[in-house]
Amino acid sequence: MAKIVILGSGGFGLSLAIMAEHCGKHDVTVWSKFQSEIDDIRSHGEHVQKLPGVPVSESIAMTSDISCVKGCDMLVFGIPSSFVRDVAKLAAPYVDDHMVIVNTGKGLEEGSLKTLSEVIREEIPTQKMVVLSGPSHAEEVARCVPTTVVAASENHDAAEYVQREFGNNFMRIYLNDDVKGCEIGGALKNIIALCVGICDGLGYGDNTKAALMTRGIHEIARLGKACGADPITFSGLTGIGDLIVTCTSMHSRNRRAGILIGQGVSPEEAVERVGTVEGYFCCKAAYDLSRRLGVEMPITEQLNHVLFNGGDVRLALGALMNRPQNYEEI
Ligand SMILES: NC(=O)C1=CN([C@@H]2O[C@H](COP(=O)(O)OP(=O)(O)OC[C@H]3O[C@@H](n4cnc5c(N)ncnc54)[C@H](O)[C@@H]3O)[C@@H](O)[C@H]2O)C=CC1
Ligand SMILES: O=C(CO)COP(=O)(O)O
Repeated sequence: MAKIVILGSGGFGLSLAIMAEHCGKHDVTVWSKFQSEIDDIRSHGEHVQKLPGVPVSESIAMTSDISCVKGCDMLVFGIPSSFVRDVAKLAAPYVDDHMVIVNTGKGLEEGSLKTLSEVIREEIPTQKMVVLSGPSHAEEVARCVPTTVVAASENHDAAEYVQREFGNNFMRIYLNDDVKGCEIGGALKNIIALCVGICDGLGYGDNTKAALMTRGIHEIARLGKACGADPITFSGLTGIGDLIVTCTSMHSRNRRAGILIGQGVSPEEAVERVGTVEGYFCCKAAYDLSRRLGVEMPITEQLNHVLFNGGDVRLALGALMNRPQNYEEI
């Protein structure tokens, strides 16, 4: 039996807790910064806003006391990117060397432009960092819909530990040692999902979406390569796999926010209405990173213009369509 602490009682943190509980072999505790969120979950028996209709068993312990981290075997971050550093700081005093630390958040830190596992490692120096990522909507993980993800780590034993302890009939976990590639793929696919949503909102068709997805993964891979990732990683579950699930599903908050923007709602209001829209924050960070590294990312550049400079969505698409015609770079 592993003692697992999950930081974050939002959709993904809870879905992992429910799934770990189904394995029947773990002692699972979920931490939230907000006691009111825990009280709501307990009084309704479910998280009404994030995972309606999915029961949260009383056997999953819930607390707002961060000292719950002490003595666990596996510490899982299920925290939106903007708050990861603060939560890592809170948890750090209770972490010891034997713990495996897992990041499931998808984003880049604004300003530093670091991946989230890099942010966590700055606050919690560890040799046992694992990134768990891939096509895995919380709404389906929590309902035991068969799902495949990747445990990525430079530490093979730590990745294998996560594979063994979290893997079950519904969750198949592959290993990968390209941590950078897996994290960049997971973070940047949200940018493309926002763009696909915008096309849906504008009433454009499947051709446009296929174009965005295909050219989108290429520009993500280009940035990843410049950061030292293996370009082949972007053909895998954390790259094209997660891009597909996010761009094609109405579970995706990035896609749903994009639809609102395409229908004429301002980006700020769309994010306000939908909730956690990681692509909104990641777009700015990815654009800054592309400029710092001199990597061409036309889709990200146009979305950045729409989100932060009041750019018009139709003109942004026009700018993409009217770029100089060229060979297909793959
Ligand atoms: N929902 C999904 O299907 C998946 C989400 N992820 C990633 O997991 C991360 C978390 O996403 P979700 O659980 O979906 O978010 P969510 O929107 O469902 O929940 C957000 C949670 O963050 C916590 N929170 C809010 N403000 C905070 C603060 N200042 N300090 C600490 N905690 C705070 C709250 O407990 C809140 O419930 C994101 O990076 C997301 O991209 C990854 C895979 C799938
Ligand atoms: O990352 C996800 C699925 O793998 C969830 O996507 P959204 O954050 O767009 O809901």
